[in-house]
Order: sequence, then structure tokens, then C-alpha cells
Amino acid sequence: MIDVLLSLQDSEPDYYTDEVIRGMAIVMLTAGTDTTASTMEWPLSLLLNNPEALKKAQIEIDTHIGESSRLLDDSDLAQLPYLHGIINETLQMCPVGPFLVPHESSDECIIGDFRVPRGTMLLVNLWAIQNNAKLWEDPNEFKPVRFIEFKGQQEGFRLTLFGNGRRRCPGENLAVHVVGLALGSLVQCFEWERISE
Ligand code: HEM
Repeated sequence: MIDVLLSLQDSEPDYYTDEVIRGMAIVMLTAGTDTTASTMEWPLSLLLNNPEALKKAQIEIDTHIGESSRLLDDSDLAQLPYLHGIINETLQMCPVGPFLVPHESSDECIIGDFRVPRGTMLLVNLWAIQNNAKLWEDPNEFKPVRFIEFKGQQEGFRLTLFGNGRRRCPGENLAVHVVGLALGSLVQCFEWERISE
């Protein structure tokens, strides 16, 4: 990451001063660590409570990797739709930013029946959207399979794990890869079970 930031400095040294680069590194570290870490904890908890889903994930990985003893790597992730479904389902049930981050209207606008004055702080209740039984069948049940056929943005904004628009999370791609790789490796390498009820 630091190398990428420093290469910006090479291209436009007057704009990307040391201070700007330092700020960008801090933003990325603060916005990218806790979010990714807690997105790792929840699927493990959900899988331990849904052993049949854990088994399916193991079978998907073992079938894809085959008999070889190699570890899962980045290039395998695109071939593991169920694992990806587990990540989406986790972020749907337990979004790390249940209200996204606060936004402020730069101008007066109308949203639905509401007039929103300029300078209003706006919180999006993502948790309520993603757990709404009118939008999702059995929203409180852990069903990663629902995302296998999911068409993303074509299905509207009912899944907005990383926000939307200009302030959408720029770390989405990185986060999905890191979580997929770490979670997939834990599922591939260990037998997980609860130690009690
Ligand atoms: C699973 C992990 C992550 C989740 C669920 C997540 C989610 C989000 C959400 C919901 C927002 C607010 C978007 C909005 O208000 O519309 C956001 C913003 C942001 N995220 Fe992430 N994020 C994750 C990982 C990362 C990583 C790894 C990075 C960087 C390395 C990152 C960098 C940022 C930054 C810089 C913003 C602010 C964007 C702006 O205001 O223009 N995030 N993220």
C-alpha cells in the first residue's frame, strides 16, 4: 500500500506532499483495519452456528483445489461463489457500518416526501434495509446461497454493504479479497466446531 501511495508522489510531487501521503495512509489504516477484522469475526461465528453452511464451504474449496495440498490463493476466489455468498450474507446480517458514515447535504433536496435542508446530517439505516422482510426472504436466517444468483446493483440498493455513489468505500475490492482469502484459508485448513451450546 505504501508503495502505491509513494508512486503517486512520483507522478505529482507538488500535490502529493509528504503530509498528504501520511494523511492518506492514516485514513486507509483506520478505515480499513477494524472494518475488515470484524467482517472476519462474524462469518466465523455464523458458520459455527450453521455447521451445514460450514460443510458446504469446505466441500466447495476442497472440490476446487482438488487433491493437491496447496493453500487457497487469490486466483481461486472467483471460482468460490459460496464462500463469496458467506461474506455477502455476513455483511448483510451484520453490517460493520449499520448507519454508513454520516453524510451532509451540500444543497437542499427532496428525498421521497421529505424536504432535506442544506447542511442536514443524514444517516442511512443500512441495517434496517438489509434486514427488512419486505426486501429479503427470511432476513434473519443465514442463507449464503441467496447470493449465488444475486445480480448486484441491477437489484437496486437493497444491498449496500460498502455505501454508494461518490463516497462509496474505495477499499471494497481489497476488503473482499482479504476477507475471502483469510476466511477461505481458515475453512480450508481447520476443522471448526463449537465447544459448547
Ligand atoms: C469489509 C471491510 C469494509 C467495509 C464493510 C467497509 C465499508 C465502508 C462503508 C459502509 C463506508 C461508507 C460509505 C458511504 O458512506 O457511502 C466506507 C468508507 C470508506 N472506506 Fe471502507 N469498508 C471496508 C474496508 C475498507 C478498506 C480495506 C479500506 C482501505 C484500505 C477502506 C477505506 C474506506 C475509506 C477511505 C472510506 C471513506 C470514503 C469517502 O468518504 O470518500 N475501507 N467503507
